[in-house]
Amino acid sequence: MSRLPISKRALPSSSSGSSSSENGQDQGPAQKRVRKDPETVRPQAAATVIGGRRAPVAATRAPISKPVRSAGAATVAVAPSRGVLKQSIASTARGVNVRQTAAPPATKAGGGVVVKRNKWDLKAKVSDMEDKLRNYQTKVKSANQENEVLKGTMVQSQSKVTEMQRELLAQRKQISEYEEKLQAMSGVQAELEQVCSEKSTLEKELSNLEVKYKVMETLQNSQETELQTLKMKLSVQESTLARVQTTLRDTEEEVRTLKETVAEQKDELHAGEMERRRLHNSIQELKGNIRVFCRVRPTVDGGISKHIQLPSSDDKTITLAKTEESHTGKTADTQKNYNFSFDRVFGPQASQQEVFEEISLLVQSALDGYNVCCFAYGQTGSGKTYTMEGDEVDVTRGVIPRAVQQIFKAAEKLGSQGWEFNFTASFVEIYNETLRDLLYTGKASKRPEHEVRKLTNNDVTITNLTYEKVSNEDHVLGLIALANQNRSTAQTAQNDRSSRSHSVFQLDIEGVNAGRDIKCKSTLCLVDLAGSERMLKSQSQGERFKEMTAINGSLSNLGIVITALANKESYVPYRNSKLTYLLQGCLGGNSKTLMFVNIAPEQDSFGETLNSLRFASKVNDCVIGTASANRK
Ligand SMILES: Nc1ncnc2c1ncn2[C@@H]1O[C@H](COP(=O)(O)OP(=O)(O)OP(=O)(O)O)[C@@H](O)[C@H]1O
Repeated sequence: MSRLPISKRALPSSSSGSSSSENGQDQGPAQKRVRKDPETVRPQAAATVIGGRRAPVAATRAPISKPVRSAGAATVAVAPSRGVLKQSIASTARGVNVRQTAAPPATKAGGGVVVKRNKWDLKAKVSDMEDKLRNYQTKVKSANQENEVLKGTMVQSQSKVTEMQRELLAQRKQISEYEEKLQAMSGVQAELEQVCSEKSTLEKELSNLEVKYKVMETLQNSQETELQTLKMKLSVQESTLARVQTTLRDTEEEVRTLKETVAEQKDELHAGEMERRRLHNSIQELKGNIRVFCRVRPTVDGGISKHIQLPSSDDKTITLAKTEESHTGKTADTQKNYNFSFDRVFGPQASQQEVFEEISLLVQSALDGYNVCCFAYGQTGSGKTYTMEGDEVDVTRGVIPRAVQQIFKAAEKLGSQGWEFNFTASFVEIYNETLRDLLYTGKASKRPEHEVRKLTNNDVTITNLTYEKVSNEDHVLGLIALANQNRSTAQTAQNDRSSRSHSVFQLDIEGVNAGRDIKCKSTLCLVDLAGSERMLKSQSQGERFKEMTAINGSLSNLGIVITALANKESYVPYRNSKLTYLLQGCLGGNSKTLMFVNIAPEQDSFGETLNSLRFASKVNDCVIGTASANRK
């Protein structure tokens, strides 16, 4: 609402009649005409004093312009409000006849008609003023109403604004929530992408798995079929198993019975073994604990010996025949026979196997716990070494390798009866009453010296000698080969040394039957004696004489010892020679002795053959006391 300036110029009064009467002299003709229709023109705007204060006048949209001076009469036009103006115009049209001849009322810019009042027409002016006032009041009222309406509108607007602010806040809040959600959604989107990629991977995997699954399904089907087959088989097997279990129970029962039987049989077997040993020993005793076998070597040319006669009906006697020429020539040649009988006589055709069969019984005695001594006596070249060792070929193998073979085989058999054996081998040479280790493998310069020592249990041992534990036949054969090598080395340095030395192979046997708490201990002694030939003292000198004396001494002492044993003399001169001292354990009461007397069939060996047979016969006549097994 604009404030309109109030013009200080006097406004035409609405009561023009009274005014003109008071101010007639100033009133012009035109003004008089105007007075007749004071209602026609009413000022549109007037200064209004409200509450002693000049209130703004509602002068509608246009301010009250300066009074427009018309050509004929002064007209004050106040711009009325539209409604007022209309009313004014209407009222004018109804009852007031405004003279058109009068100067036309000044037109305000707003189109209102300004009526110029005469100065004297105060009444009209008052009336105008009152009109104005009413107008203003109406306007004020309407403005107030409008104001009230506007206030109401403003309150509504303010509440709307508040509402909208609230809404705005709520929306901002919502926006912030949406933003947060959006932010969260962006994270979710990344996750979603990852999930999508994982999904695609998983889909691929799934596809692979599906393929695999199909394969597995096929496999499963085939396996199910197989399973069915197997189940059927299983059921068949189960029934078979049930049958077998029944059979097993029966068999177990049978086994238990058999075990009892086996145990009984083992006892019986053991008893039988003990009985066998006893009987075996009885037989050996009946045969004599010292036995002499005579063996005749074949002639070198394969011919027949003229002076050695072996009766075909008998394998225990031998006759040595000597034809003595007549010294005078007048009498016929006389033949002298020397008859000898031994436990067994082997002719030149006897094989190594045949010879060993007789000895094998004694070898068995060695395993049974008896000391066994087997030696070969005879002149050089009579076949002692051949008999004891033989050749390497199987058929010609001698007593030692065969005895070793038999012992290991028998030990293995006895193992099934609970026996466990330990074997120790040694090989010693006696030359010129000196002991030499044939199993020595060290330097020749460092060869130790040896002495025969008697142990507390009457056993004999040799100091510094190699006692080798052996577990099989081959091991022993290897040692025999080593001994031969050692002997041949010595022989190269000294011709025919082997003929002039005794070689003694000893196998110590220790058996244990833990189950029956039995132990046995024995020694198998196999001796290849030096050549027994005697040389005339005149023919032997120096070293040869020394050798001869040593050989003769030891062989003579062997005879003496055997005789002393046979005669049960209180003193047996074992210590007179290294040989008898060494063989002490194997000779005498607790041993079985076998002597081979080897003879050469040649004519020129007749004397030595006779001597050998006489020596052997002397031994054969001895009865060595009853042997007892070394059992604990
Ligand atoms: N029974 C036999 N059958 C075949 N050949 C034999 C027999 N006895 C001995 N010989 C042979 O006679 C030879 C002499 O035998 P051997 O060497 O065994 O005699 P030795 O008495 O041991 O002699 P030395 O005392 O010199 O050792 C050897 O060639 C041997 O092969």
